[in-house]
Amino acid sequence: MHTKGNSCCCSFEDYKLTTEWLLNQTSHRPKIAVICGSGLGLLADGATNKQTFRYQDIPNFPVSTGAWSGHEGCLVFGTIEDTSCVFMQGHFHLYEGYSLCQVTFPVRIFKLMGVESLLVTNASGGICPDFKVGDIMIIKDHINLPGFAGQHPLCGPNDERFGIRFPCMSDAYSKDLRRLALDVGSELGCSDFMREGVFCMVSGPNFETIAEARMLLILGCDSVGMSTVPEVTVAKHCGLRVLGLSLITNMVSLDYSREEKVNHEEVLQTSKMRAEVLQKLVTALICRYQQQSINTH
Ligand SMILES: O=P(O)(O)O[C@H]1O[C@H](CO)[C@@H](O)[C@H]1O
Ligand SMILES: Nc1nc2[nH]cnc2c(=O)[nH]1
Repeated sequence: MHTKGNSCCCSFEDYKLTTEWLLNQTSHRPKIAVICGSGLGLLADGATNKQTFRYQDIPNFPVSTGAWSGHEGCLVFGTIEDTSCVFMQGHFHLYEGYSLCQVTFPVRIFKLMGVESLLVTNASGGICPDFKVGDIMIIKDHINLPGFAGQHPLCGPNDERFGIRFPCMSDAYSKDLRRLALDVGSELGCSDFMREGVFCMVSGPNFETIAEARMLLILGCDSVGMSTVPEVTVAKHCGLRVLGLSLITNMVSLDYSREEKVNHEEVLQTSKMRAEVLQKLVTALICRYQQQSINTH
């Protein structure tokens, strides 16, 4: 796998080879894929009958740059109730030096393996002044800032076997899955800290300047992070249903007089604090998804 300019140079055969390798190695046939955001690797803990593959052992899979901690850098297959799932413990970011083709590579593998829905989680900075650290924001929509500058995972020749040249993104996040997340959140007593909002992706790796944060607020962003949008774009392109949950790990400074400085340790600390709740939410969502067997996008 190699990359030319900002376009994908991964052939259909590359995707097929990885898919076939995985299908030969596991009897799991996942219907739901979960991307675990920073510090959220334990979302897979609710699954049973697990089978784990290290990214470096999977042909063509991007290999960790070492930016992750703990046991991340693994693809975990497992079952929640009767639903077969696959979890990505650790995901890839532009700021690590991966191309967008590499960042989104796993999503197309999931599609070819038969996955129907993608549940993506991340850590983000809160911009909406009503938000609090620890809130879980159901992503209603996104702003693809790197995409505006031509850093877009669908740039380059379009492979019609995955999707059309000009995909619609106005309904990238499934209304049904968003409603289900709200319902399940409320049943679990999470309503007080569950929100809905617009997520904005920036490339990172620096956190925002105050002027940038103020610009994002004016643009209508409720939270900002450095991942998710490429994966969701590629998922929508190939017809996967998407649910996005963004954990507000810190509040972004909008005020020059604010003394606190955001740092990655704070992000990981909040993820750790909320990981168990998120894991229960994700597990319950997957159980309910199966029961309701949602058929609409
Ligand atoms: O990996 P996710 O969950 O997106 O985490 C977010 O938090 C990290 C920065 O602290 C960045 O990786 C950013 O994208
Ligand atoms: N860009 C950005 N990404 C984050 N990920 C977690 N918190 C933040 C933040 O404040 N800004």
